Amino acid sequence: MQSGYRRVVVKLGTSVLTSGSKCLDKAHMVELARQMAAMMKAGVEVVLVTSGAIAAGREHLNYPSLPDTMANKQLLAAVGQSQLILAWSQLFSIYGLHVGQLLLTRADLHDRERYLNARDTLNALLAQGIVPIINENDAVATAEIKVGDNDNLSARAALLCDADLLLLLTDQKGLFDADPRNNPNARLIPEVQHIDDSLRLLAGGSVSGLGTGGMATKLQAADIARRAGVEVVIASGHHKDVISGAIGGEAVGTRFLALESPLESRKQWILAGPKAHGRILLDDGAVSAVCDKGRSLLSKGIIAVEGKFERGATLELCNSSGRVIARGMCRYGAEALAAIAGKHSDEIEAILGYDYGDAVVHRNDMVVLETGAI
Ligand SMILES: Nc1ncnc2c1ncn2[C@@H]1O[C@H](COP(=O)(O)OP(=O)(O)O)[C@@H](O)[C@H]1O
Ligand SMILES: N[C@@H](CCC(=O)OP(=O)(O)O)C(=O)O
Repeated sequence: MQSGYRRVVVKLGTSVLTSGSKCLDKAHMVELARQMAAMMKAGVEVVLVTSGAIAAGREHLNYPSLPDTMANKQLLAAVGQSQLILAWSQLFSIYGLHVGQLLLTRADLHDRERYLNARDTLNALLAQGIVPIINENDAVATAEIKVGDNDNLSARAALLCDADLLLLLTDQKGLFDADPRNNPNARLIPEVQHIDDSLRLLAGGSVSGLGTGGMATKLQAADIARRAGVEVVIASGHHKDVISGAIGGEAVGTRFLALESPLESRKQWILAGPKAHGRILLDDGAVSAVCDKGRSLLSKGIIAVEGKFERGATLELCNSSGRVIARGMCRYGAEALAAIAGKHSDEIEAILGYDYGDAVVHRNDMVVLETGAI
């Protein structure tokens, strides 16, 4: 196998694990475990992000008719996760491999110390040749602390463990120019160099009722990963030898090229770790200063402040039409920011009675997502 990849995150969607049915397809899971074990034998480190807990819970409890509440989903995940990890543990043991389970929520990624802790655990498992298996901790994660879908979770896992390839396996051959389920003429897009709004429009949600997020969340995941220098491939989990093919650089599915100058580690965390607690709308001058001139954000360029947040919170910075153009940590809380919005930096102290500096969001605390974003 020809591969420049050292460390790969493989994400398996519910659609792959169930092969479109209502139960785990163990015969296919063993084939996927075989492929991952072969890669590990060839010297590539593999981290598995697996969905399927809720599906496995339903199967194990013999498809109970439960009201569709959050508590019942958590019940299914609690039952199903143990079945899922048991299945993976048995399947990898066929190839002489141990597995280690990490159940994460956004809170684990939000807090920088917990983030680094999770990273240490991942590295320790990989150093011992143990397969780290990650899923969201659905049994305890409420909407507030959830990443929400395993595509986004796998991108964060790829950043966490400094992977060089993220392989998103699903029930389609890759990203098409329309959802192939509704459009028989849809064509596969073999390579993506830039992710922009026109591409986002092509990527729809999940219509099968099995997966969460569809192609839309896969595109979000691809965007996060490639900004951190991670290549991404979206491909079919049922394509023959798909894992070795993608790792070997073969043209399977849709390949997203990584950005040439990836973000440094702290900025990767700003991008993917904390949940945004608010939004600020910027005027055109501020958008151009932030996006094109590499400047910090000053209070003068703020048109509006949305949300309740404390000083130090991560915010979405939007242009005047509401499109997110950057993410950054704000040096002022929501109330203070609303009071100084549109005002000159010299006036901050007189208005607030204190001054944390001219830069409301400092350049070093900001990740710019677009250039020419007015
Ligand atoms: N442009 C597109 N190209 C391919 N698939 C798409 C597109 N837009 C929406 N989809 C849908 O995304 C689905 C895959 O996502 P999802 O159901 O969440 O699966 P998984 O469980 O693998 O995450 C496909 O079955 C397809 O219907
Ligand atoms: N954490 C959930 C899966 C969430 C999810 O994103 O599912 P999918 O879109 O099938 O990858 C579970 O284990 O059932």
